[in-house]
Amino acid sequence: MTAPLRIATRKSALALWQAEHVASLLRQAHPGLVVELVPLSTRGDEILDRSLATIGGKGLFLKELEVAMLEDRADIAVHSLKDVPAELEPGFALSAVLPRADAADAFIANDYANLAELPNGARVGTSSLRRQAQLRALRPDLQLLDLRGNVNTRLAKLDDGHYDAIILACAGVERLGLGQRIRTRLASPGWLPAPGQGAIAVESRANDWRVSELLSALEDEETRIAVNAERAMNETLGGSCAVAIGAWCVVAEHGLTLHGMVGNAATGELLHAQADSAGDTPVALGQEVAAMLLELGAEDFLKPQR
Ligand SMILES: NCc1[nH]cc(CCC(=O)O)c1CC(=O)O
Repeated sequence: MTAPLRIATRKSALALWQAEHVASLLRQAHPGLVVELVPLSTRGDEILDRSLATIGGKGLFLKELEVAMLEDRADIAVHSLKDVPAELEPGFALSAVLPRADAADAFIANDYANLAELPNGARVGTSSLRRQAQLRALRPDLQLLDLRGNVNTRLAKLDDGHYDAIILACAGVERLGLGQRIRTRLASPGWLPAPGQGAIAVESRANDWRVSELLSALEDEETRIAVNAERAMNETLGGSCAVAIGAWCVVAEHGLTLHGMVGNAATGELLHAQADSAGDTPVALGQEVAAMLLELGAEDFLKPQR
């Protein structure tokens, strides 16, 4: 009998859904394999009173899960790819990237159907600098307010009247069965998501061949290609949650198209660039679009914005 496969996961409803999803795909792909969840608290979940951007959000949600893998209390960890820093800790690998869900952001409100309907000076909740910059660009009059916590907490704060509208990722809202709350999709290329948004990644110990082999059944090549381009752009720009960066890669038969954006959350200035792969690798395409953005003056927006 083979050993059970243990999945380290955060305890939020979305994290648990994603871990269960991976567990069920693994059971389907490998009949007889026993798969268990190991729910853990991470620093990122405990620090809810300060903005992630100010406490150095990088990898905050990963550390405890990685320690569990190092101490052999778990074999894999399931993450939202957009929360995974450009560079993993040594000894770990992203052994599978699953087929991407809707990568768009969602406009969510109880009384307004879309951004244009919001009255002058309306209160919109989002702590993401990327979302703030794009909101300011479209609607300089809006009052942008911090909003942290997991998806259910954020929706509850909207319903309690703290905000007129909030912005969330469609993927997270839909996974929790709350898709009916989405009033408008904020769709690319006019509005760009975070690099990797909507994709689930599975991390494991880089030298654990048994586990890598089991995970290979979950891999989606097209999603991996797209997120490699988006993440290469982000990495080249030194992106983190302290700057406003959006990326969206379209994979078509003739090649890839990568859309990139760097913005200023305070002023709503946005720089956009896009390029086709024309045979380049996804990483080279990401670097090319990053270089185009730097050429347009992105440097000024890449100092931490708070
Ligand atoms: N930053 C938290 C986070 N990480 C991943 C998702 C949504 C799921 C996804 O993008 O795959 C969310 C919530 C949100 O941004 O609304």
